[in-house]
Amino acid sequence: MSLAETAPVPPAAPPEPPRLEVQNLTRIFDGQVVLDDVSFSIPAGQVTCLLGPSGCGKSTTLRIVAGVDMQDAGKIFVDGALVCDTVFRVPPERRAIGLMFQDFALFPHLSVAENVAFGLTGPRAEKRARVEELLARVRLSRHIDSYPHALSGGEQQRVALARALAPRPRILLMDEPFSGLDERLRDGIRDETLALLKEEGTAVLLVTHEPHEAMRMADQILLMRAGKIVQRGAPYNLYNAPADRAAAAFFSDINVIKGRVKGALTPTPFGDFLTPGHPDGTEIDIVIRPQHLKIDFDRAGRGPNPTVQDGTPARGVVERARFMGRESLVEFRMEANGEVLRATVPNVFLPKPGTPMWLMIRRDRCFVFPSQR
Ligand SMILES: Nc1ncnc2c1ncn2[C@@H]1O[C@H](COP(=O)(O)OP(=O)(O)OP(=O)(O)O)[C@@H](O)[C@H]1O
Repeated sequence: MSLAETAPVPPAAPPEPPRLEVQNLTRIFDGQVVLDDVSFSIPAGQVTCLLGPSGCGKSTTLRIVAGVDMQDAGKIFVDGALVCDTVFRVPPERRAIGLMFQDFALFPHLSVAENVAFGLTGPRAEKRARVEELLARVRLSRHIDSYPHALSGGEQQRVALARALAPRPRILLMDEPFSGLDERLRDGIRDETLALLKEEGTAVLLVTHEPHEAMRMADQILLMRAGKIVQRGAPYNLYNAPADRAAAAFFSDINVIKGRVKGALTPTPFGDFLTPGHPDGTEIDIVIRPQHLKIDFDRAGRGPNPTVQDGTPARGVVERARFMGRESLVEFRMEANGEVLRATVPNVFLPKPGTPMWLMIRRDRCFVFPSQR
């Protein structure tokens, strides 16, 4: 008998519970349901963005997790341990949760070092070492004795981040943490912040209404609408497989080509689309982003040949063309139905209004949904 056959197999380590788990959270204000059965979890070291329009319930979710508001139903666990349901409640200061808000909320009468040390306990030397480590990490060592009013917005943001991370929270909650910053600084600060969050291994729940921010920061996006999570997943998946027309429109400009199902097909100016599973007469929205329209020239009334990838070309007339910096945006009025479609083209492409051109849509980049009114 070989050794391999007799050696005991070590028991598999039990799976680590998520850092944060939210189960079936519901919140009702004045008889109105503002959070409706919201569930999600965040593993250590991952950033989850709650993304959605104003009033959809993002901040309410954050406040309940922080412990400053209470749910009407649902449970919250940190590292597998219950921190609150509708009867039991660990107070906010004992949840090992850090907070960072839009206005940074630095204490104006405390120095940078005192701000960062604010939530720290333990021996003085240890506290000082942690403050120095974090300030070095956010490149603010030379401001250790400055006061917040002497710092720029970006520097204040970095102090706030250092302060929130100083006590090594299990979870960091961030509510629109970049919205107070100059637009030109934001991407750089987002990247620096993300690098530090990853180094610290904190689980992060970040609230934002900006899709660009969520795409840049998130491992997981929770797309919210009217108190519900309508879609969840990695940024790539949400962008490339939106759950519905509104989800597609949240991430970028879209074109909508309308049609009506007839025998499992939906005829459009760009040829027939396969739309099985919808009864005859169902109104269909074919959604396509402006960068996935192709443009070709008109040759005495003729356009390019149809292809499998791009379907049938349809003719339109240029209404307007604008240079946008990295790309040009061209608006066409389609001959077949008078609808306007927008196409983006890299670099400078500014055809004159009234020019007839042919459009094709990349079939593999179309999303087909039943019409939303
Ligand atoms: N304390 C409260 N009392 C009554 N209604 C509230 C309260 N807090 C929030 N609401 C309502 O709950 C809904 C969700 O609010 P919430 O602040 O969570 O939205 P949000 O998605 O964070 O929006 P924003 O991006 O504008 O901050 C809104 O309709 C809001 O008016």
